[in-house]
Amino acid sequence: MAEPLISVDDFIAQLPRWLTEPGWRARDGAAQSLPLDHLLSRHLAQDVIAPMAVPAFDNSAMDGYALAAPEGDNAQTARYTVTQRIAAGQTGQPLAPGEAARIFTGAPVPPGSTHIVMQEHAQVSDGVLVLDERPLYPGQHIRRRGEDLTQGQTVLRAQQALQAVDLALLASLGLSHASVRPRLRVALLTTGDELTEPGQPLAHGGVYSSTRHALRPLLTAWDAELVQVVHVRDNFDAMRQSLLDAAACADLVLSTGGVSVGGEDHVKDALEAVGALHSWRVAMKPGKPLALGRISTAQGAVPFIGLPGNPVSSLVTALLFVRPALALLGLPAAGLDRLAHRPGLQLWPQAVGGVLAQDVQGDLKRCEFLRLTPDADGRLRPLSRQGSGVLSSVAQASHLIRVDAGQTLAGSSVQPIWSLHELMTRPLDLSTQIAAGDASC
Ligand SMILES: Nc1nc2c(c(=O)[nH]1)N[C@H]1C(S)=C(S)[C@@H](COP(=O)(O)OP(=O)(O)OC[C@H]3O[C@@H](n4cnc5c(N)ncnc54)[C@H](O)[C@@H]3O)O[C@H]1N2
Ligand code: MOO
Repeated sequence: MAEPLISVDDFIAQLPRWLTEPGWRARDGAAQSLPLDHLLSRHLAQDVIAPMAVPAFDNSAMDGYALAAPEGDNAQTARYTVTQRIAAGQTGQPLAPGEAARIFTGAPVPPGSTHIVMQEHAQVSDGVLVLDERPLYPGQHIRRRGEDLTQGQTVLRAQQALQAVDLALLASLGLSHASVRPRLRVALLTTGDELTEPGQPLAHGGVYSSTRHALRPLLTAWDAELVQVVHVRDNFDAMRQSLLDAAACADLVLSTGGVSVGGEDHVKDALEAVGALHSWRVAMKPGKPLALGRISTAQGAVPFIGLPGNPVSSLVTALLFVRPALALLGLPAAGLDRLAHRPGLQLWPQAVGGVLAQDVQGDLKRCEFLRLTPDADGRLRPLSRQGSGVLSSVAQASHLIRVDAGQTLAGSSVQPIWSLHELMTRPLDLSTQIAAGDASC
């Protein structure tokens, strides 16, 4: 008789405690200061506070003329004499009422300026500005000091993973470096005597080893480093020794395959021999034989996640569970301890709303995670082949949807969906939840 299945919600709710059970070995390593070009996907070790205002000075949003409208006069009909020319990077002289400056986009607005007029809406005749009849509004086309960022504001939060635009934001503040936490070290064990490396001839019954080539870039995108990849023979002793070796050099050990019930599936037994197995049957499709446990070492316990062998199952379970596991394990130990016991901690990905093109029916027994693709009108439909060996269904999909056991989601309804691009390119961001609960994490 098979052991009972645990629900996906129970599995993810238990994840923080399983990963950090008493005696676990927290990752070590100090925060490091890295230059901008090495910061993508890295997690900030501390808040970034703006050292200056951006923009640093009032400046012109247009090529044109800065006016100093005389008080009480109609700004549009007043007479202006052009007295100076200010290019970006230059500093002009104060304008007296009735004066104007030729000015270019980004140039500092001279003191006394009340309006900027686009050059398309003005002409200069004998040094005097002739404006067209367009009404003027005070402060038009003037970009104010600090309208983007004010000095002293928190711009980026500790434990936030840096995206491309964040690097530009840091640069806009004149910051060439930021302090980030160390990368988590991950070891990956692949199993399956049938697996063959790409580039090698394929014997009958052989299968090309594919999953790890997706896992490496995924781990990098999630701010982890794959420090060891080992292919392990389908043999209990080999698996047992490989688990110990992996735990010696990694903060998290992953494996693919060998977690089901077949006679050649040794991962669970080997794990129990060197540590503990907390769970290995989850009521989800794909991904039912998903194992979670620990490997005991003299320095403490190292968390272990055994991904099912079918490539779609490996990748979907990695997106849903390895991603949050890395987000948690990367936190400083004290903060993680507090977060792990916080009720309501949200580890599912952030959903957006998507309109379904048709009714979507789930599996009767397991919670299903279906791959969706958009129709020409932007409505989403499940790809027709959802088998856990159909890797192309992940490559072709834009979104993932959760359908609970026995549930039918109506066509045309708006449903929460997850962007595969987001899942694959960004770490799970816990910074907001950390900031909401405890600023010192
Ligand atoms: N009697 C039962 N059989 C199976 C059950 C079950 O409940 N009872 N569960 C099925 C489900 S669901 C899954 S998922 C698979 C997962 O089993 P394993 O994790 O033990 O995976 P393997 O048997 O080692 O491999 C499955 C499949 O995937 C291929 N594979 C494995 N690794 C890779 C890789 N790195 N790259 C590409 N392909 C890989 C492997 O060749 C197999 O074809 O078990 C079902 N069976
Ligand atoms: O869980 Mo398996 O991943 O359904 O094929």
